[in-house]
This record gives sequence, structure tokens and C-alpha cells, in this order.
Amino acid sequence: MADSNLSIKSLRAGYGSLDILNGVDLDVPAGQFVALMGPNGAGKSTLLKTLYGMTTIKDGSIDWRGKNIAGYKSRAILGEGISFVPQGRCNFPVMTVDENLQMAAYTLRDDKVKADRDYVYDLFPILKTRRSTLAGNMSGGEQQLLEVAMAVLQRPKVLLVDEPSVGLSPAAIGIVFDELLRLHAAGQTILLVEQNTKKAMEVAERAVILRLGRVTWDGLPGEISHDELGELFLTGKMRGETEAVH
Ligand SMILES: Nc1ncnc2c1ncn2[C@@H]1O[C@H](COP(=O)(O)OP(=O)(O)OP(=O)(O)O)[C@@H](O)[C@H]1O
Repeated sequence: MADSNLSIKSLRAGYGSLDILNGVDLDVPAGQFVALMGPNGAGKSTLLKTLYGMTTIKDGSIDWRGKNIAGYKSRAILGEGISFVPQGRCNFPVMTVDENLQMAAYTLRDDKVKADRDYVYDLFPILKTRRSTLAGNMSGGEQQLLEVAMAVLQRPKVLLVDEPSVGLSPAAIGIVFDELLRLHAAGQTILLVEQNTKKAMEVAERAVILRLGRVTWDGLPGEISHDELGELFLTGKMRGETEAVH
């Protein structure tokens, strides 16, 4: 259904007068799990923040369910069904898991809160076993799951996730990515920014590479080797090409 696709066209955005995105074109169809990768400073996090209304948009459009939401405020974007899990963990470390979820549910009607917490606990059984634990006392992986769960509580149509693996042990990364896979299997559209390219390529259906604020490669994870990926990050070129992709 074209209406449920997130369609980014010629998007130019940044911070104040500083442009970071230099004409991003990207369609994210409903239900797809897309990994957005690229070198440091390419603008990956900026793209997620732009989709969530946190940057200055200069040009282009973000078409979503029949509207151009470019320039909407974050709260309005959340209301349109797009949730953002920013980098870093644990918004409320001295609150329990239950209380953190209650905080995340503040935009929902009160009588829905309990039901929504149960909904999230069904999706993330690990969190259910920790519901009375102070969030700050959980492992890094569990804290990251809690952040994802707080976004999922809003029942987003699109989930934007920024580098969930940062600072996590390999075991914790495994737990977080397994949960993302489970969410996707349940129909969740996910746009994931991830530096851990190996892991991202394992879980995502589609790989998109951003370099210098533009999409330079877009395909199936199986279509690109790890070495080619590294070369694209460094040079913007695939092996054998003499010209950069853009
Ligand atoms: N709030 C800000 N104000 C000004 N410049 C910023 C701000 N946030 C990020 N930048 C700059 O924007 C550029 C892109 O940053 P961004 O975080 O989007 O890159 P990234 O591709 O996610 O990189 P990384 O993989 O290192 O996180 C960088 O040069 C960064 O310094």
C-alpha cells in the first residue's frame, strides 16, 4: 500500500546553517527492515533525527500516509506513528522498568497504560522478569531493550533505532538484535542505523549506505561483501569503479 511507505525525497537538512544531508532519496516500504550504514559523520543519525523533527530542514519532502511531514515537531511525528530510539541508554535509571514504561506511556490514555505495558511485556519477556528492577541496575543490553520497548509502547508504524549496539558486549548485542528481529517478524517497519555492519547485514532485509549526506548504495545485504562495504565507506566507490557513486 503506497500510503504506508515512508518516502524521503531530495532531503536537505542539518543543524542551523550547517547542511549535513545533501539530497537524500529513500523509500522505506511498510514492514521492511532497513539497515542504514556508512562511515562516521556520513549523516546517518542526522537522517533519523530529521525524520523525527529534530533538525533544520532546508529542502525536500518526507511523505508519510498522504502528508509531507517535513518540518513537523517531534511530538506530532510521534502522533503520526513514527517513534525514535536515540543513541545511548536508560532515560530514567533510578526508576524501575515498570515506572520507565509508565513514563513512556504518558502520551497514552491512562486506562490504556496497563494494557500497553502488558503488550510490551509480551513482546519483551526479558523485561517482564525485571519489571521491579531499577533500570540503571540492569545490564547494558537490557537497558537498550527497555529503550526500544519504550518506543514500541507507542505502537509505532515505523521504528527508528539509532546504533543500539554501542557499548554492548557481543552477548548483549545478540539479545537486542534478536528482539529487533522478533519485532520485525511481527510486522514492525524498522529503520536501523548501525556501525556494527556484520550484525546489521545479518538482521536487515535491505542495506542502504549513506556517504557525505547522500545515499550511495541500496540493495540486498547478500549483494555486497564485507570488503566491498568497507571500500564503499572509505572511497564511495565499488571495486573496479573509477568514479565515485556520486
Ligand atoms: N547537534 C549538532 N550540531 C552540529 N553538528 C552536528 C550535530 N550533531 C551532529 N553534527 C555533525 O553532523 C555530522 C553528521 O553526524 P551524524 O551523527 O549524523 O553522523 P553519523 O553518520 O551518524 O556518524 P557516526 O557513525 O559517527 O555516529 C557530523 O559532522 C557531526 O559532527
